Order: sequence, then structure tokens, then C-alpha cells
Amino acid sequence: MTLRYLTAGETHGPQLTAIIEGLPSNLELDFEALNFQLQRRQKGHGRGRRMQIEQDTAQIVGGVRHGRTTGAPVALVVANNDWKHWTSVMNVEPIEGGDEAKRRVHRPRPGHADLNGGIKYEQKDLRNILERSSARETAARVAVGAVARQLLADFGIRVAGHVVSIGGIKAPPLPADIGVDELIERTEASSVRVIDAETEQRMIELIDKTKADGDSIGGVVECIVTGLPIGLGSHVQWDRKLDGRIAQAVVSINAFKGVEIGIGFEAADRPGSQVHDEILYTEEKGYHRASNRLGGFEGGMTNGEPIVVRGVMKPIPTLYKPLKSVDIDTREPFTAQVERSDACAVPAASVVMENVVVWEVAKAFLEKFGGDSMEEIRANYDNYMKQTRDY
Ligand SMILES: Cc1cc2nc3c(=O)[nH]c(=O)nc-3n(C[C@H](O)[C@H](O)[C@H](O)COP(=O)(O)O)c2cc1C
Ligand SMILES: C=C(O[C@@H]1CC(C(=O)O)=C[C@@H](OP(=O)(O)O)[C@H]1O)C(=O)O
Repeated sequence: MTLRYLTAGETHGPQLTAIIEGLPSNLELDFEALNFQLQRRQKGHGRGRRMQIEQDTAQIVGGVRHGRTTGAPVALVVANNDWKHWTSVMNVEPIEGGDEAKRRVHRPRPGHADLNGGIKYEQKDLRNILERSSARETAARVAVGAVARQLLADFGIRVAGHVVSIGGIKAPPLPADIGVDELIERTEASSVRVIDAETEQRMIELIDKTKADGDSIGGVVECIVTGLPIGLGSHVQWDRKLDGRIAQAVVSINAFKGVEIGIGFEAADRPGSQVHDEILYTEEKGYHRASNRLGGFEGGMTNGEPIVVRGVMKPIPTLYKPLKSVDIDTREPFTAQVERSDACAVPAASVVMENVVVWEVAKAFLEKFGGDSMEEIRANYDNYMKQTRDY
């Protein structure tokens, strides 16, 4: 069974809902760890007032008994606290009043889904588009990823993320010997998810200035996955290449416009001798690499080195000093509608990226070691790890 999920729910509706299918039975879920991922996503300097209203927690409403999965689809919901302020606007029942009462949106924001969605779905209230295109949906994706993260943790696979740059301010490269635990601890203590205090201060100042100017900024985030076996994903078919699937998942995050694996675009400027990672063998480590410039992938398969993925997030589209737009009622030029908004959500987006990447890894992991229970997967995994050692 392929691991898959769907999400539903509007940003100002009652809740987000996710259904995960294909999880094995007997996966012990740590609910606190799951909610911790949701709380991480809410943090970060530069977010708007909405994050003070929400206190995201996931409620599991299917597929789990006494803390363990049963093999049935896992259903989870994340409630929207803000719903109480939007109940009449969002209700499925007709409401009294005109555009004002319905908070109808008719001046599409450049950079958001408003105009394309309105035309495509024949909606004259662009709220019917923005409610679902909002990155609120990423709370559901993080909850889903947090489940996948727990499955992988049982096999020693760990994930960490950090912010590489915001608005052109670049964090210094990570120390070569920094481990996943130290990276997690140090980024957790930072309001912009960098480990360097001076960079953090400069980023905070830039975010504050940008916000005061009614503008927004983006940045680059990086995610690292360690403890991987060789051979997740496959070279034999385009849609089985795990690096390709990860790229798709990253670019599917709201506002992400690009992805790099390993040294990424820099590979274009270097000779092959400074790109490919030499192969070594020792009794202790087995086959491994002298460097990890290719970010853990060759032939769409993991090579046992950490996966290193970067994603670029464009600036937030909703601007307090809005750009030019056209009113869909009159077709006259107007400035775009101003909705409450974040000025910078790059730190939060790094948490989203970790969780969507980990999901893709878990999916490939189950394709490789597939079984209906954790016990069956463990036996397949142990057998393959022996095969790898003996190779
Ligand atoms: C964590 C996060 C928070 C976001 N917050 C906002 C926001 O407050 N206002 C906004 O206009 N866009 C925000 N975005 C970006 C929009 O959701 C996104 O630009 C929009 O859905 C259009 O999709 P596209 O940019 O991928 O083309 C956020 C994105 C992320 C990942
Ligand atoms: C709700 C979240 O992010 C939202 C993403 C978002 C957008 O347009 O993408 C717009 C804002 O929504 P609102 O207008 O309700 O403040 C953000 O707060 C969240 O991350 O949980």
C-alpha cells in the first residue's frame, strides 16, 4: 500500500482535517512530539496577529487506539481558534447582508492565488479561493509529517532544518561537525531559526523595517535528514526518483519557488572533480563518501549520506502597502485588497519544509521495507541492512 494523505479545510473555517492511509499498525505515537511540531510552525519573528489567536494541536480521530496505530487510516484534525470570529462569514448557510457582511474579496492580490483561482473556479468572491490557498493548510501537512517523522525515528532517521538567509542576509555556513541534536537545540532557541546570534539580530531588524514599510520578505531554508539506508527511491522510473519527489514536495509549499539538492545550482560552475563525492570503504562505516556535495542522492536513490535540501521562499504576497490590481467587479485599476498578513514567514516555512521532506522519505521507506505492521517492516529493514553490510 502506498502511503498517502489528503487534507481539507479552510483557513477561517472550523478546522483542518487530514487522512493518512498506508501507515503500518503498531506505530506508537507520541502526541506531545506531534504537537511540538505544530507549535514550532507557529513561531518565528515576522508573523502576523493570527499566530497569537491559534494554539495548534492535533486531535487524532481515527486509526489509533491506546496510543498505537491499528493499520486503519489515521484521521487527524487541527481546530482553527479564529473560526469563532468568522462563523457567520464562513458558514455553509446563507447569511443576511451584502458584500460587507460576507467580507467579499474582489481586488485580487498579485502573487496570491486569488485571480487565477477566481477565473478557474468561476468564483466572484475571491474569498472562496483564498480560504483554501492560505498557508494555514501547512498546519495539516506538518501534523502529517510529524507522524512520518516518528515512524522514521524508530529506524534512527532524523531531520533538522534551519534558515539559510532572509531578505539577502545570509547566515554563516553551519560548522562541519554540528550534529542533528545540536542543530535542533540551537535553532529552537532562535526566533529566526539560525544558530548565529549576530545574524539573528540583523534578520530581526530587517524584518521589522520591512514590516514598518508595509512590505514583505522571503528567504532560503535548508533541511537535513540523517541516518538513511542506501537505496531509498529508484533510478528505474521517473516518478520513483526520491530527489524528484522531494523537489515536488518542497515547491508545493506555499510561496516556494525553487529547490536545490546538495550544492545545487553551484554545481553548474564547478568541474566534476569538485562536485562528485568520492567513494570510500571501511569495516566500521561500510561504503561511504569523502564529501556530500550531491546532498545524499545519486540516481534518484539515497547514497547513505545525509539528504541536504534547500528551498527558496518568495516574499509574502499580501502587502500592507498593496500593489496595483484590477477590481473584478468594475475591471478598473485599484490597489489589491489588504488582508491580515505575515511580513516574513521564512522561519515557519523551514518547519513546514522539514515535515514535507520527511513525509517523502517515509513514503519511500515504506515502499522499500513495506509491511502491514511495524514488526514486519523491522524484519525487512534488518534483513536489508545485513544485505548492505555484506555487499
Ligand atoms: C508559513 C507560511 C505563511 C504564509 N503567510 C502568508 C500571509 O500571511 N499572507 C500571504 O499573503 N501569504 C502568505 N503565505 C504565502 C501564500 O500562502 C502563497 O504565496 C499563496 O498561497 C500563493 O501560492 P504560491 O506563492 O505558491 O504561488 C505564507 C506561506 C507560508 C509557507
Ligand atoms: C493561518 C496561517 O497562516 C496564514 C497564511 C496566509 C496565507 O495567505 O497564506 C495568510 C494569513 O492568514 P490570516 O489572514 O488568517 O492571518 C496567515 O496567518 C497559519 O500559518 O496557520
